[in-house]
Amino acid sequence: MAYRGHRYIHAMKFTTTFSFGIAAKAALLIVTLGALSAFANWYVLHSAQSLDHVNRTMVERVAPARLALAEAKAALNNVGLAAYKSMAASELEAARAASNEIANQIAAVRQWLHAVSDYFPTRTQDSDAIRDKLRHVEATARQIRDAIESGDKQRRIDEMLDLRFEAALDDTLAQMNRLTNILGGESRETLAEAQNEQARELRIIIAALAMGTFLIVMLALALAHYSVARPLRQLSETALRIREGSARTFAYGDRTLVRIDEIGTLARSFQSMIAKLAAAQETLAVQYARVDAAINNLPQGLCMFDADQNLIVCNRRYAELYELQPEHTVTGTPLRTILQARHANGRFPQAEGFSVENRIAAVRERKPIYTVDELAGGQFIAISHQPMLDGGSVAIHEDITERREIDAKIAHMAHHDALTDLPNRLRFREAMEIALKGIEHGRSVSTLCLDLDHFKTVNDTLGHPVGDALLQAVADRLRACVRKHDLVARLGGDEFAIVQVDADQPHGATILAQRIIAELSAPFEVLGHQVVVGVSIGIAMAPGDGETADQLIKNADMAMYKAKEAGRATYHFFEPGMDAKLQERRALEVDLRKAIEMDELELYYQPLIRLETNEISGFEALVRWQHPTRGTVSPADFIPLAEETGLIGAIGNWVLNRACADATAWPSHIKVAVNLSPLQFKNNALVLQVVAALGNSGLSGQRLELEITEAVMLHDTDATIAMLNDLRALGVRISMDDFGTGYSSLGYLRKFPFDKIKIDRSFIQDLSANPDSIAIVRAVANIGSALGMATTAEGVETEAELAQLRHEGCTEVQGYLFSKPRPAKEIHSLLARETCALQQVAV
Ligand SMILES: Nc1nc2c(ncn2[C@@H]2O[C@@H]3COP(=O)(O)O[C@H]4[C@@H](O)[C@H](n5cnc6c(=O)[nH]c(N)nc65)O[C@@H]4COP(=O)(O)O[C@H]3[C@H]2O)c(=O)[nH]1
Repeated sequence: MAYRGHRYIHAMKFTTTFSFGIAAKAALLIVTLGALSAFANWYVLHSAQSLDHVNRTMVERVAPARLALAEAKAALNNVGLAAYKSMAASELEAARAASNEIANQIAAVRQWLHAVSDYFPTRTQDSDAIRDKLRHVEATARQIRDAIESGDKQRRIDEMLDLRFEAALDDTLAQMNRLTNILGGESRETLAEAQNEQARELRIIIAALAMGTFLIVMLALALAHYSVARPLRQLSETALRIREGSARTFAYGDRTLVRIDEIGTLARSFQSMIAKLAAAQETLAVQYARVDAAINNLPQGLCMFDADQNLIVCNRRYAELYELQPEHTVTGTPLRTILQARHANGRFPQAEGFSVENRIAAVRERKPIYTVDELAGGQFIAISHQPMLDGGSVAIHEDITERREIDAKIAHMAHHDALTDLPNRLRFREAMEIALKGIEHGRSVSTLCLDLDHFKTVNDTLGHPVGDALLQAVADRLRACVRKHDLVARLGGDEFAIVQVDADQPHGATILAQRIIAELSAPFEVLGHQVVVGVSIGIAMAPGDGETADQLIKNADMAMYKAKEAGRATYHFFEPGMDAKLQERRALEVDLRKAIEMDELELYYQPLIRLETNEISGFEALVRWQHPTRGTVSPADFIPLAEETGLIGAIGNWVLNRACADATAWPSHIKVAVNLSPLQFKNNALVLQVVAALGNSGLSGQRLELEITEAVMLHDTDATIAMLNDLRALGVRISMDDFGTGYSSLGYLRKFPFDKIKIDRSFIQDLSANPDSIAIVRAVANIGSALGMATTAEGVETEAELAQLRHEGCTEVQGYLFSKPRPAKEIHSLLARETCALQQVAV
C-alpha cells in the first residue's frame, strides 16, 4: 500500500512538473511572438509618424523662410534704400537693423535649406542654388552695409543696390517659391511613397514574423518532438517491454537519462524501476527455481487445477504415482482427461463406487476431500483435496502403502508379544471384552491363566536364550491345543492365558487344561538342551467368577497360584476366597521389604556332626524372620518370594555378613555354612561381597562354607566355575547342597571339585521305606569318598537313619536328631552339651 501511494505521489509530481514546463514554454513563445508583433506595430507606426513629422516640418519651415525673405525684401524696399541713400544717422541705424534682420532671415532660410537637404536629398541641387543666391544676397547686403558704414562710396552703393540687390533678392525669392512648390508636391508624393514603403515593409515584417513564428513553432514542435515526444515514445516502448518482461535496461542512451527535466526524471525513474524489476525478476526466478525444485522433489504428488478443472501445475511425483504420460501433465489438461488416463492405465480405484464422474463431481462441490484410494497391487494413496479461493483446487497425493504396513506392524506389535508372536495382554483383554459381550446371548467364556513350572530355573540355569526358545516352543504347543476361535496370549514372562469361548463349561475348560498339561509336560528340545517343564493352570468362568475381563484374569491368576501350591503340573478352578491368599502374598512381599529395612531378620544355626569324631564340626546358618504379628516366618515361605522379587541379593549379603560375624565368636575349629541362592551368582560382586564379609568380621576363609545347589552349576558354567575357583582361593569351602533333587548330573562334580556333597533330606526320610534311597545314599557316599569329598546327610531324625548313614559311609550328618536350628546366642550352650549328647548317639 505504501509503495502504491509513493508511486501515485511520484506520478502526480511528474505530471505537475511536466505540465508546468510545457505551459511555461508555450507562454514564453506566445510572449515572444506578442513582443515581436508589438515591436512591428510600433515600428510601422513610428515610421509613419516620422514621415508625417518631416512633412509637417517642411511645410512649417518653408512658410516662415519665404515670409522672412519677403519681409527682408520689403524692409529693403521700404527702408533700406532710402536710408542708405540719405545716410541720415537715424536712418542708418534703421538700415543697420534692416541689414541684421536680413542676416537673421537668411540664417533661418539656411536652416530650412538644411532640413530640405535632410529630408529631400533629391532637392539638394535646388537647395545649393538657393544657398548660392543667399550668399550673393548676403554679399550684396554686406557691400551695402560696408558702403553705408564708410559713406564714401555713395554712388557705387546706389548703383549696387539698385542693380544687384533687388535682383538677387527677387531671384532668391523666386527660387524659394519654386522650391517650396516643388517641395509641397514632393512632400505628398514622398509621404505616399513612404507610406507605401512602410506598408510593404510592414507586410515583409509580418511575413517575416509569420515565417519566424512558423519556424519557431516548427522548431518548438521539433524540439518538443525531440525532447518530449520521442523520449515519451521511448518510455512508452520501454513500458511495453516491461509489461512483456523483456526490458532489462532503459535502452535509449545516456542523453535522456542525464536530462535534468521531467523527462530525465521519468527516464531515470524508469531505469531505476527496470533495475528494480530486473532484480525482483531475478529474485523471483531464483525463488521460482527453488519452489520448482521443492515441488518436484516433494515425496508427495501435488497438483493444482483452476476453476474450470484444468491443470495449472503438477509435480514429478504426481506423474509418477499415476504413471501419467507427459501430454497429461501439460498445463491446461482437464482433470477429466487425467482421471480417464489413470482409469485407462489402471491407476484409479477399481472398487465399487469409484468412478471418474464421481470424482469430478466431488471436486466440483468445492469442499475439502480427504480420501484413501486403493490402487491395484495393494497400493494406498491418501488424497487431501482443498478448494482454493479463486475457484480452483490443490491436492496432495501421498503413497501411504508403506506407512500403512508400518502402522499395521506397529499395531500388531502393540497387540502381540515380540518373542512368541502371540497376542499380548492388551489384545487378550480386548478379546475378552468382545467375548464377554456374547454372554448376554448365552455364550460361555472361560479364562485360563497358565504359568510354567520351573521356568525360572531353566532361565536362571540354562540362560535366557534357552528360556526364550522354550517360551516359543511352549507358544507353538499352546496354539496347537486350542480351537480356532479360542485365543492364546502371552501375558509376560512365563505366564500365558487362553480365552475359551462357546465351550460346554466347566467340561470344556477342564479338557483344555488337561490337554495343555499333557502337551507341556512332554520334554522340549531347545538349543541342544532337553528341558522338562510343567504348567500350572488357573481357570475362571464368566459370569460366575467375574463379569469383566480384569476380574476374570485376576481370578484365573489366583486359581493358578492355587494349582502351583497344589504341587504344580495341575489345574485349579477359581473359588471364592482365593483372593485373600493372593492379597496375603502381596502383603508378605511388602512386609519382607520392611523387614530388611527394620533389621527383623535373624540367623539360626543348626549343627553339623562329623561322624568320625561325633563332634560338631560346624553350623549351617538358616535365616529366620521374626515378624511382629506373623511370628517366625519360615525361609521356605519367604526365600522363593525374595528370589522372585529380587530381594534375595540384600538378604543373601546380610546373611553372609551376619554369619561370619557370629562365627568369629565360636571356637576356631567350628565352621559356618551359608546358603547361596543361584541368583546371587548372577551378581559379579559376589566374590567381593564374600571378601568383604570375611574382612569385616575377621573370620578366616577356611572357616566359611558356602552351600550352592545344582541350579547354580547349570547357568553359564564357565563363569560360575571361575567364581567358585575365586572363592576357593580365599580358602572358602564349597558344598553341593540338596544333591539328588535336581538334575543330579555327576558331570558337575567333575567340573568343579566340591568339598562336600549334601544329600537331600527327602532321601534320608525315605531310607527305611525305599531301598532306592539307600542305594542313592550309598552311591553318593562312594562318589564322595572316591573324589575326596565329604558327604553330609541332611534331615537326620532317627537313630536308625543315623546308623544306616554311618553304615553307608556318610562322613557328616545334620538333623533334628541332634538339634533343630537354634539362635546364635544358644550356640555356646549347644557346644557345651554336645559331648554327652553325641556320646549317646554315637554308639
Ligand atoms: N523336617 C526336618 N527338617 C530339617 C531337619 N534338619 C534340618 N531341617 C531343615 O532343613 C532345612 C535345611 O536347609 P536347606 O536344605 O538348605 O534348605 C533351606 C534353604 O534352602 C533355604 N534357606 C534357609 N536359610 C537360607 C539362607 O540364609 N539363604 C538361602 N539362600 N536359603 C536359605 O530355606 C530352606 C529351608 O530352610 P529351613 O526352613 O531352615 O529348613 C532347614 C532346616 O531347618 C530335620 O531333621 N527334619
